[in-house]
Order: sequence, then structure tokens, then C-alpha cells
Amino acid sequence: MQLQFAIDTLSTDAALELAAAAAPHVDILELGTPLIKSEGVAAIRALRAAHPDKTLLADLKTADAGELEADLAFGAGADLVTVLGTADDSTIAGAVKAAGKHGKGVVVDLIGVADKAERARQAAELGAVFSEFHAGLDEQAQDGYSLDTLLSAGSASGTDFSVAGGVSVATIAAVQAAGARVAVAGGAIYGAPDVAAAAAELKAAIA
Ligand SMILES: O=C([C@H](O)CO)[C@H](O)[C@H](O)COP(=O)(O)O
Repeated sequence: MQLQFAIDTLSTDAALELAAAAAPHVDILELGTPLIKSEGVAAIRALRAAHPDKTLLADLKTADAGELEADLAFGAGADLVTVLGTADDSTIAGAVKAAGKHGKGVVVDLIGVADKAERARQAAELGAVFSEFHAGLDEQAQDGYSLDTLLSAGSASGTDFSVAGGVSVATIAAVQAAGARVAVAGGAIYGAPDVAAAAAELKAAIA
């Protein structure tokens, strides 16, 4: 299983600092949605320049104009982009078309999707490389939130999937046991006092 670091910061400088510390211990560097909204695709160019050989995921969470938005991010150096599972099939298909042009890939983010397993199967048919079983920061803050629901749905989907929703050192082994292709961790890394050590600890837990 791969480890993806969601860099949910607001400035490119902060993202570069976090990425430099965590990169040796993670497989995928994710430019978080807040970062891309704050800094634009210039942040993708900066991370690409600093990490020429690392897999970069731009968490665009595209809802419309899939081909246009994906093309922008791939052109700036992203290897993977996210499109919302709640978007129209044609939006996902458009992003997949752009991915084909650049030799890159699309991840479908299932945040807010009721039947995540079924939508993941549809996303695979539309050409997504995998789907992200995701509970966002707002859902995580609600009473009774549990990662287990995401893990069961991911396993039941029969697709390649990632999991995001407050993954931590306490839960990452369960993510791996559920059969995920990628575990996504944001706050557990960028919120730690020692970012490099936190990333290394997560990686060691799934080695
Ligand atoms: O995608 C995310 C969220 O919607 C904010 O943009 C996070 O990157 C994702 O949830 C992973 O972060 P943690 O939940 O803090 O691990």
C-alpha cells in the first residue's frame, strides 16, 4: 500500500517546506484543495520543480469542466488529479480524456456520495485509475464519525481505492487490511510537531 501526504496548507512556501520534510517517507505528494485555491496551479509547478521524480496529485475536486481543469493541472506537472464522484459522468470522462492526452491519471473523490461502492465501480468504467473513499474534514468533525464505514465500502467495491478521512498511525494498519491501494494522511503529518518523523512512523506501520 502506498502512502499519500495531503498538504493542506495555504502557501506554496509552507507546502514546499512540508513536502521537503515528508517526501523521503511518502509515495505521493498531494497538493491539497485549500493550497490550490489559495495559490493556483503555480503551486503545482513549484512542487514539480522541487520534486521532479515524485508522484504529484492535485486535489482539484473538480465538479465541472473536467477536461479543462485536468488539462491545466497536468500541464503544470501533476500526475494525478481528483474529480468529484458527485459530478456528471461527462465531467469524469472529460478529465480522463485530458489524462490520456498527457499520459496521466484521474482519481474520483467520493466525498458526499451516498453509495460509494457503486460510484467507484462506475468511475472505474469511466476510466479512473482509482477512487478515493473520503470523509472530509467537516464530516470527520461530526459526532460518531468512524473510518470503518469507509473501509467496509472500499473493500465491498471490488475496485482499486484510496482512503482519506483522518487516517493516523492508530488506523493506517486497518486501511491496509481493508485492501486499499493508497492511504491518504493530512493532519496526522502536517499537524505533527516533527513532520518527517510522523511520515516515517506512518510508512513504518505499513511496511
Ligand atoms: O481532501 C481533504 C479535505 O477535503 C480538505 O481539502 C484532506 O486532504 C483529506 O481529508 C486528508 O486529510 P486528513 O483527513 O486530515 O487526513
